[in-house]
Order: sequence, then structure tokens, then C-alpha cells
Amino acid sequence: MPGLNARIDQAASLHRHASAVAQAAASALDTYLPPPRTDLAEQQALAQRLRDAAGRLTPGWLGAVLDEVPAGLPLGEQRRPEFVRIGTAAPGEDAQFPAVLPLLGTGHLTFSADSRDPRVAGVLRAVLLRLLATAPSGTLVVRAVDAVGGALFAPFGALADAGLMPPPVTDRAGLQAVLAEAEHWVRPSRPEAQRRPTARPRRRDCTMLLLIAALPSDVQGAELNRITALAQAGPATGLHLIVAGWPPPPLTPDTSLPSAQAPLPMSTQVALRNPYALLGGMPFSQPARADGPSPTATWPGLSVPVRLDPDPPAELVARVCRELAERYALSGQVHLMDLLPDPDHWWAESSAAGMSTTAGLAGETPISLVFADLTPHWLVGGRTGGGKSAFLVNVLYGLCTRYDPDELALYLLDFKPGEAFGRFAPSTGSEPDPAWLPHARVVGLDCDREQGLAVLRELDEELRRREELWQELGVQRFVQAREQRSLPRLVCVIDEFPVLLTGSDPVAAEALGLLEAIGRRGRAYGVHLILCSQTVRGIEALHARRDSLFGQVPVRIALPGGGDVLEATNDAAATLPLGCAVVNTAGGLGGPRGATRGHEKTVRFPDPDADAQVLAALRQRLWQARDPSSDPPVVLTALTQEPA
Ligand SMILES: Nc1ncnc2c1ncn2[C@@H]1O[C@H](COP(=O)(O)OP(=O)(O)OP(=O)(O)O)[C@@H](O)[C@H]1O
Repeated sequence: MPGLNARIDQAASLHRHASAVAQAAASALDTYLPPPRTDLAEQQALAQRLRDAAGRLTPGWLGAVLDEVPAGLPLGEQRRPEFVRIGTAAPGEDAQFPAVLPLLGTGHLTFSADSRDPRVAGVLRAVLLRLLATAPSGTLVVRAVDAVGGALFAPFGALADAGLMPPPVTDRAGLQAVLAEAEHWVRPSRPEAQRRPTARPRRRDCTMLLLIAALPSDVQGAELNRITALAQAGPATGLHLIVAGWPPPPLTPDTSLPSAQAPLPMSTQVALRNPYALLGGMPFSQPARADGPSPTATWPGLSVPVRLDPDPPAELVARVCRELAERYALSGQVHLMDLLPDPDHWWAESSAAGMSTTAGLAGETPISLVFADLTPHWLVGGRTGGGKSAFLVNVLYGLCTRYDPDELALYLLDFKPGEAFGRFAPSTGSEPDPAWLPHARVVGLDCDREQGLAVLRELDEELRRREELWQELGVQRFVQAREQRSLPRLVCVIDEFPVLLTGSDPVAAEALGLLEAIGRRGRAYGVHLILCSQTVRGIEALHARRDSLFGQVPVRIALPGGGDVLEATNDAAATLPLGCAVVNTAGGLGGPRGATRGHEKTVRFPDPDADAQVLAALRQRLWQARDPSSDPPVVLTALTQEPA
């Protein structure tokens, strides 16, 4: 078989030759840079014109060099950002200009590598930051996919906490859910009102950005086709895509096959080379003139090397996101009625398993806080004038409209002058008003420490009674006792509770012991505390016993100036404006800086006194609904104290 062997040898040699040629071609392509223009002066003049044009197309955040952003650069422009900078085009050392692309309102953007390439990760964060910082508040709806763990978006965590951008999805199921949401967005049959991401910005002003940093490894052809279809339909309906790792590698094991996926329709394509990137494709689907050629056919890409923008500084991303979150929180007015149940459903809830009420809104999402076995007590902090009374009044009306007086009873103590709780008792002043809050058993106004102590003793006594009852019934938890007996949950609100614990006298010692006992045992017996103060530091009686009291209080609410109810390292409340609160259900723990915090939200809440008429009607309606045989609350003031 000498002839056959010779032919095999020849074929092998041809194969080796071919693969060597292919390898050489690949490395030549990797290092290939388009030849620079030889006419230097002309090139520099052109670069100057391009720099000027880029400056006009990408003002402010859209084109700024992100590690040199001036401190006062304003956030949130009036218009949707259309062009965005992705890097620096560098045809020659002296002829550089910003590489700027049309995106929102026009088309899409793809990168040939996914976010595992650090250059792609950096530019994705830079582009996202530019767009978020520029878009009018709440008008850019971002959905992110990052199947290599989601860390890419961690610095944007404050947006998730505020309800502006949910955490990225990281697997195939998440990708499918996000695609379904985008399909819903582009569906033409849906009435405009339903397309609103929030009630505030008008839908036609809103844009959805679907940012895929890395596709899941088990992605299927069906999902890739859905992405292509979305790209086709998107720009006309305000949906735009940034996809890193497109086209994806072939789905078959035979990796010698080229990808079956074509470039995304209407996309600018960034091809990663080493160390530069090249821009290709064009996002315009329509020729400039009806009878003209398609721009895609006439302009194959920018044949200059582009250095992609680096990762923006982490502190800059965190600062911008925090400011955007706060701005968004403030941008919509909340009303007391937004926190209350529908008037047809007042007094409709059972407190057997726990009680919840809406504390405020994060974005447009109502955020509930709960009194239950795991979250039995709350601690509220805020400076004078920080909105503590407003927050508490909202919470109390929220609870008292959901639960009737057989489900909930209140003990309200205020150790400072002020009328915050006075509204819950009959008023005997110049304009007497007999109405009271039917749930209120005790209302203490500017009361003194002995009066406060007496109320704590009463609650302790109630705990003892319930303890005996539980033994008799053979149960251990409130919810079990409620199966056999009708009993309200008790909530004791103490504003400026450190007054009780001031000094090292017997009142302070007894009050602390009682608070600790209620803190420890209250959860089993349906007795709950809301402790409020301007500060929770430096309370003498708590020295060395801080954890024995606050350790029982997992729900922390920080109002402006009240950040010390959170962990010392948690600065979420550092720059809160009036009307906003950080609500944390993990004892004030923050977690890694910038990470998404499921247990912590920034909410905005209303000033209940802003609408006096609504408040008066609310008060009347609750009072009218009371059991006519019920008694008004016991009112404690420093004046009602018997002389010694
Ligand atoms: N959500 C809000 N939006 C706008 N203004 C508010 C809001 N909440 C409270 N305010 C206003 O802020 C001021 C202080 O509020 P509030 O009395 O609730 O604070 P506070 O923390 O209880 O103060 P203090 O401890 O001195 O009693 C009031 O004039 C109130 O009308």
C-alpha cells in the first residue's frame, strides 16, 4: 500500500500546513491595527472636530472622564440620554477622540466577550453609570443579567434597596424571567398605562435597558432567539439591549463551528482585540433618506482602534447610586392614605400570627414592617425634627386601621413636651374634641419617669397573667393561645425612652429590668415595644447591658440623624433627607458596602399633618367605629401626678 501511505502523509502535511496558516492568520488578526493615516495635520484636525462633536453629543456624565468627574456635576438631566461614550478612539498618539455611540432611542450595543474580560466589566459599569446619572429620575428601568455571579453590579446596590433597579439575575431561570418582562414591555397590545414601570414618569418617557453582562452557560437556542427578537422589536418601544458575549459560542459541542448567531439587529458591535477594541455594525435600521442605501451597507464600522473606558471608581458609583436613590425616594409625594388599607377593609385583619403595616414606599413599592415572633420589637432613631413623631403617627394609624381594638391595644408614652400622641386622647383644650383612638389604653404626654415605670409594671403584670394562661391552655406561642382565646396584641410606644433610664437611681434600674423582661418574653405573649430616641448612645444604665436590651430588637428604623440605631459600620442613613427612613430588619447590620441588602430599604413616608382634613376624618371614623361601652384611654401628664 505504498501509494495509500504516501497520500496519507501528503494529506497530513497539508493539514499541518493549513493549521499553521490559520494560526498565523489568527495571531496576525489579533495584532492587526488599521494602518494610520499618513497626513498627520489632517488627522489631528479631524480628531479635533470629532472631539467637539462628541462633546456636544455627550454632555455631562455621558462623556465625562469618570475618574476626574467634578464634584458638582448635576445628576438627572431633562432629556433621555441618547449618545454615550464607551472609550477613546486612538488612530494615532496625537489624534485621539472619544468613541461615542448612539444607544437609547436608537439601537443596541454588543461586546464580543462577556464580563469575565475585565475590560468589558469596566466599560459596562461605566456605561451604566453614565446612563443612570443622566436619565431623569425614575425614567430608566434597568434589568441586569450576570451569570458569572452578579458581583459586577454590586456597587449599584443602593439602587436595588430603593426599588430602582432589582438585583441582577444570575441563572437561566432568571434570564427567562427578565426576557419575559422585556417581551411584556414591547408587546404592542398592552395599554399604555400598564407599561408604566412606576406611576410617576409617563411611560412614553421611560426606557428599559436590558443589560446582559454574561449569559448563563446552559442558555438555549430558544433564549438566544428571544434576545434577537427583542433586539428587532425593542428600539421602537423603548427597549434597548447591551449584551456582552455576543454572538455567544456555538451551543453544539463541536467548537470548530462558527456561532449560529448573527450580530444583533440594530446593534453597534464592539469586537475585543488585544489590547484594543474595534467598533463595527451600525444601530440604524433605517437609511437617512427613504431612497438612500442602508447605512449598514455603506459604513462597515469605525476602522480605528478604541481603548474602552476603564472601571469607574467604586466610591463614585456608590455616591451616585446613593444620591439617585435618595432623589428618587423624594421625587414622589406620599400621602397618609397610601399607607392605609382600602377603607372597605379597615379592621379586617387578624393579629393572631403577627401584625404588619406599611412603613413607607421604596420607589412605588409599599414596604411593610411586621410585629411577629422574629421581629417582636422596633427601635427608632432620629434627631429632633427628624420626623419621628410623623413616622410613629403613620405607623399607629396604619396598625389601627388594619386591626380592631380586640386585636390590638396601645400604650403610648412620650417623655417630652409635644402633642404627637395628644391626638389619640380626648382633647379638653380651647377646642374640645371628645374623640379618642379606640385602641389606646394609656396615652402619656410629657409624662414623668414614675408614670412610665407604672406602665411598664402593668405590662409586666400582663405578661405574668398571659404566662399563667398559656400554662393553663397548654400552649407556648401567642398564635396557639389565640386558637382558644380572644386576646389583643399589645404595643407599647415609648418616645425618648432614655429618659426612663437616666441616672443610676432605682427607677432607672427597675425600668431597665422591665424593658429587658418585655424584650425577652414579649414575643411569646404578643407584647411588643417601639422604642424611640434621638440617640441610643451614652445611656448610662445601658452600660454593659446594651445587648441585653437592643439584642431583642431586630427591627431598626433610622430617620435623619438617627443612624446610631444601625450598626456602627452601616452608613445607610448618613445623608437621609427629611421624610425618608432606612428600615432594617437585621438588627441594623449593613453587610458588604454596595451589596444588595434584602433586609434593608430606604423608604419615604408622609407628614401625616400635611392633610389636616384627611387626618380629622380618619380620627372621627375610628372613634365612631368603637364599641360604645369602651372607655377612653388613661391620660398621663406630668400634671396628673399625685403630689407626693
Ligand atoms: N415626611 C415628611 N415630609 C415633610 N415634612 C415632614 C415629614 N415628616 C415630618 N415633617 C415635618 O418635620 C417637622 C418635624 O417632624 P416631627 O415632629 O415628626 O419630628 P420629631 O423627630 O418628632 O421631632 P421632635 O423629636 O423634636 O419632636 C414637622 O414640622 C413636620 O411637619
